[in-house]
Amino acid sequence: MYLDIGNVLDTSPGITEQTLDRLDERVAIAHERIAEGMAAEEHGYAALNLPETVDTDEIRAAVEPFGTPEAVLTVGIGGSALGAATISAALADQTDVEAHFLDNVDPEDTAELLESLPLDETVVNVVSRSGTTAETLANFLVVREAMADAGVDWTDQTFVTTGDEGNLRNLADKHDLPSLKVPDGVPGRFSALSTVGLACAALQGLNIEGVIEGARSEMDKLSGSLEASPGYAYGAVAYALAERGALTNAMMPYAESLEYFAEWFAQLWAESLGKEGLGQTPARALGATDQHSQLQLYRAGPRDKLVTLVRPRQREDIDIPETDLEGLSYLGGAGLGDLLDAEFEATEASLAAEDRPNVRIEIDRVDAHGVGELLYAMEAATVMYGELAGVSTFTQPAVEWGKKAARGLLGGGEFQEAEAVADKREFTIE
Ligand SMILES: O=P(O)(O)OC[C@H]1O[C@H](O)[C@H](O)[C@@H](O)[C@@H]1O
Repeated sequence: MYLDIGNVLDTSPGITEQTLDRLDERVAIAHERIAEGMAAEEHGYAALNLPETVDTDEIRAAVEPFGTPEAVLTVGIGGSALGAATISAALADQTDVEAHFLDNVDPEDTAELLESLPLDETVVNVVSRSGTTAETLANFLVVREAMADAGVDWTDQTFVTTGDEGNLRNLADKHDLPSLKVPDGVPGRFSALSTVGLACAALQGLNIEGVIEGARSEMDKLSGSLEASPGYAYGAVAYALAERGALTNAMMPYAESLEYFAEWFAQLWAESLGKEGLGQTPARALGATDQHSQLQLYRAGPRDKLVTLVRPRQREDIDIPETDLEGLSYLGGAGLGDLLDAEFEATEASLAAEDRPNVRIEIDRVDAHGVGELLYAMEAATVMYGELAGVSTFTQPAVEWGKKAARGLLGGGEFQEAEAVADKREFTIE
């Protein structure tokens, strides 16, 4: 992965080269702490070991009984869906096996999806680290019934990834379902490079080994200097900018196949760093589409943003046909990819011309290696940011609060959080 931070130097907000030197000293200290955590396989830090600890042969063997299905339906939410979705979307051009995701409990959407799927040719990939998440288990119960209604034996077509305990583990044991274990010490949002994120890709026959090789290449760059590690450098620079008022980070890939990557990043960044009044709000954008909607704000709105532009250096192109239409002849002879690249550089320059901080992230191609690099580097960035900010990167108490309140409301136990729902203040206008 290549990182270019030239456009955060002396912007507004921005950092100077002297700041970067001071930051480098702090990165060295933070790296020592991270390396210690990795060596001791501490909760959270253990995720950065995944390129070494994940067993791709084990994942391949576990999904082998399913052969080549027509489709894979992943049922999960948050970290149990977004990593898999990112990898599948990035590599979609390399498989005929469709990937679908049920990561919400919208009844209309679920009904539509289930009607459209060839259920007798679909593998259901149920993923929950805790094995207790209400949305995931409710969706699975609905899918299971739809399969039974379609005359399909769901136990033949269900694959489970979960922890050692919990409802989902009990279900897998009871029906002797093929399953994988979520590795210890790896929080959901950091699990893309584990069984959690890779099972779906393996069911699709995708190159999971390549993803891990890409991640490995970024792991090898972790060191005590931000100048050697794109992941650390990105985290450190984003942190320094947030300290100076860049409280939003607009993640803007210039590739449709990386749209899910921005979504995955949003969870990673928000849930890990949004603590104790600190954090940086991730915004999701897509180039070039959002140049025509959000860019106005990024260039001329409040000076409270970092824009992160992501692109592959090479991509398959489609020629734009020559035309004699007046004013459009300049397009002929170029490719759609050339146009997208020109838009990328124009956006970068337009932000820089207004002294708006922006960072360029590039990978060679959107392929297994490239997506592995991106996933790992952003995880390393998140951990580095968390160390510098002094927050507990690997917890999510605010999310747990809402989970308990919802469970309480549904009669799933006594939770004092649910009582707070009755305290809602109303000021209704119709
Ligand atoms: O994998 P699960 O245990 O089902 O959890 C799914 C998601 O649940 C919660 O919302 C957590 O805050 C997320 O970090 C997690 O990814």
